Amino acid sequence: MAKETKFYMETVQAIKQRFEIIGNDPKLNRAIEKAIQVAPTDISVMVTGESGVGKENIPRIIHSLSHRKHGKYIAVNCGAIPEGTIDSELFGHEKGAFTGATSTREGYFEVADGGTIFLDEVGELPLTTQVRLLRVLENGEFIKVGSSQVQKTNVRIVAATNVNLFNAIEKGKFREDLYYRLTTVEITLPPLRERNEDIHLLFRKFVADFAHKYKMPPLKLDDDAVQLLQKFRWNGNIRQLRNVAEQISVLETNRDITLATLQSYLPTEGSNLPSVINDKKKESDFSTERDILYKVLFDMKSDLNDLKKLTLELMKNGSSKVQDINPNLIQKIYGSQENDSEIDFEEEPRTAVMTPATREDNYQIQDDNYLFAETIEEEEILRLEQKEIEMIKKSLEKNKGKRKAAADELGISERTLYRKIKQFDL
Ligand SMILES: Nc1ncnc2c1ncn2[C@@H]1O[C@H](COP(=O)(O)OP(=O)(O)OP(=O)(O)O)[C@@H](O)[C@H]1O
Repeated sequence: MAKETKFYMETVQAIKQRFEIIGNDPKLNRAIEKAIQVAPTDISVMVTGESGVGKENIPRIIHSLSHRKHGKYIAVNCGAIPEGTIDSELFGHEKGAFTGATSTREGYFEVADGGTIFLDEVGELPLTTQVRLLRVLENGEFIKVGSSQVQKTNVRIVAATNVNLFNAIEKGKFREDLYYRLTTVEITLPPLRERNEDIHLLFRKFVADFAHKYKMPPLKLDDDAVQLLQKFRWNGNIRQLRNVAEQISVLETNRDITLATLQSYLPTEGSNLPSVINDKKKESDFSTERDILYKVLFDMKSDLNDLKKLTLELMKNGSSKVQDINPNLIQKIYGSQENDSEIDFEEEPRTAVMTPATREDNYQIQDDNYLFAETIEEEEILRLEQKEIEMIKKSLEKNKGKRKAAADELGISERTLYRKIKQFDL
């Protein structure tokens, strides 16, 4: 082995230990090696790879091996920040820039001066934000929202995406000049199914961690189960593998795991299993009555959230303003009310109000009623949440992990779906 290569390999192993990165796959090692090589420079890096492959490790490595290591490292999930606030989050705002801007606020680019910002899911940035970002990349300049004063910052940007940004460029959703600015070097992480040797290694590490965490003896897979583990497609990559490891660790009392047991924890439909092709349910996964019911519940929950948002704004801004700034939301919730084009927000809500009984009255009974009502509500919420998780998983599987298609099918925005994936760790 050439001296230089040996040096890099030793460093790669040390970095893996330091960042608790499991695996020995050559493509993984090459990705880490590239991160080590670019770290001392200020070269812009784009990390690519499917969701859940561990892209976040790369910017952490780059930052900690760079001259910026004593500066701030900020990881920003561009897909998880609402469009309306992203400019202010990234670049800050002046007092009074918009309703609710009660004081001047520093954005991440100001806070991270001298450090590194990791822009995860960079393809989700709105076009207006992309223009601001391009300016920072070109000359380190930015302007706070609501200000006219140009400020300077010295931040290294590492970006990541799990979608093909060329498609977004073609559709006019991502600026080509920004893409090239962000991608001097591309570091690609392989999907788990291409890291055959690493799958069992990772699984063993996760079950050992969970055994420790839940104070249980570790699980052991028999040979057939190991084979299935390695053949499975793992569309959700390491995140999915870890979830499965956790579920089995918690739920299986018999710690010797057979093929059948493992299989019962893996989705059987869709694209995860290469050998099982299910033709029967191709048309629609939401065709059974039960699924339609869940879909209705899911829609109801989404409407409820919209209503909550409207009510909050109503309290803050008064009725006329709410109607002006939320025409789409109002249309979505109330539909086209032809005879009733103006919705009277001042009207008393027609909801039943539970009046608390006086203490002299049947205090105990009333109190129990409240408790009962609260318990039911909590259970309902949990059950609904479980259904929501099921539906999201199902839709993602059906659409081969494509969030846009899954969001369309579920009738929610891609941004909401993204947040739910993070919230439920799917
Ligand atoms: N090599 C590894 N060894 C151990 N754990 C890992 C490894 N790579 C990733 N993980 C774990 O897998 C999970 C998913 O990783 P991460 O969030 O970095 O994925 P990602 O590629 O950024 O996904 P997304 O595109 O959805 O943001 C994390 O909990 C991370 O700690």
